[in-house]
Amino acid sequence: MAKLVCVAHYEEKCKGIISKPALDYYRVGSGEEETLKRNKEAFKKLRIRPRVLRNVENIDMSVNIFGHKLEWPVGISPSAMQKMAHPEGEVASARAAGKAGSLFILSSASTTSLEEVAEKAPDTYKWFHLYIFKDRNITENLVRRAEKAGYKALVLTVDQPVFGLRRIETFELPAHLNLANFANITKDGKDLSDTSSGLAQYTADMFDATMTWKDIEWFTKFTKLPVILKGILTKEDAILALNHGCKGIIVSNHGGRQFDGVPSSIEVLPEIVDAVGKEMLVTFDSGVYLGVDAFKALALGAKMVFLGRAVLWGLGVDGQKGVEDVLSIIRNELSVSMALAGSSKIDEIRKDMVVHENYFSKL
Ligand SMILES: Cc1cc2nc3c(=O)[nH]c(=O)nc-3n(C[C@H](O)[C@H](O)[C@H](O)COP(=O)(O)O)c2cc1C
Ligand SMILES: CCCCCCC(=O)C(=O)O
Repeated sequence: MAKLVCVAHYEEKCKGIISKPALDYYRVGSGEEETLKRNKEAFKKLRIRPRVLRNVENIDMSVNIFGHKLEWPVGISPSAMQKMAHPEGEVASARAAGKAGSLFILSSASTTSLEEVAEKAPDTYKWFHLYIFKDRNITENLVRRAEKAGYKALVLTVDQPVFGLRRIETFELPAHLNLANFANITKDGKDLSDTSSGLAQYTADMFDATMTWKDIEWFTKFTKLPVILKGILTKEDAILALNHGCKGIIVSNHGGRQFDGVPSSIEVLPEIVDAVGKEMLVTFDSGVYLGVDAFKALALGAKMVFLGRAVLWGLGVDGQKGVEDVLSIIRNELSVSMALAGSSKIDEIRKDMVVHENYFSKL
């Protein structure tokens, strides 16, 4: 393949570079992968109604998130175990996000510790993601470490009380890698950085499937950092998140990796924005592989849009440089989309610029 000019080219190239187990783990969706496919298809069903003659010579994509100015509203979702894609793993992705004036969310299931990422990517605006573990001491310890290391918000994933059913061979991290945030932490004699029991078993052993909204209340009171719930797909739960002290949500179906059969994230975004968009930060992920996808999500009310696999493909192809390239491609695509739609600022991307294909079915 000659020049790589879109995320799909990075995915294709990545297939020949990273190991098959890593590729399978990164790519897979749950079950029949209907939701995984739907995430992309639903974007294709949306049409843009562009406006012309609006002076789009200078495109300003900057946004303000919790008082922090970002150059543009596209960031990186938490993805586990990035050293399987490249030896520099999460540090490479975090540095690339910083260089691009963007936001990086570190997965607690990372192959680099949260302290090392903070130290090696000090200028990047970073949030930390985690789960509520059965043993609350583990959660509390991670929160305090993230606060101390300078992460600016906590992303609590709530769509994974159990691990989604994914049809891949048993997955194992290569022997030289581990879940670095849990190095030297043991529970009942078990090394928590060791995933050799398999991810589904690890989740069953560690994650608290009894969690309810009461635990969210506990969690939001336990930290001064803003809490963002990741994995919200209904307006009812968005309202509950707001009423339980959360400052934001990520409308997400986990990239189709958890519950096959749920809608695409973009289908549910409008009802959620209508319900809580004025009161809390509504952000979005799942299925974003093009700048025009980000444009559509912004038009439908998301304040930030996050990339999952797109970044992993860039990381696998060329480490930090590969992630920088992927971000730069999406940024350029978003900028051109804005110009062609007649919006020179983010708040000029309006809801009536995006309609479902059925809008035109009267023809
Ligand atoms: C390899 C991989 C690992 C992931 N690890 C996590 C994780 O640790 N925590 C989490 O909340 N979501 C995780 N996700 C989900 C992403 O944060 C994100 O929701 C999803 O990838 C978005 O969909 P997309 O890949 O189509 O952009 C992971 C996704 C992938 C592909
Ligand atoms: C080792 C703990 C589980 C990591 C889960 C990562 C994830 O969310 C995924 O989709 O895979």
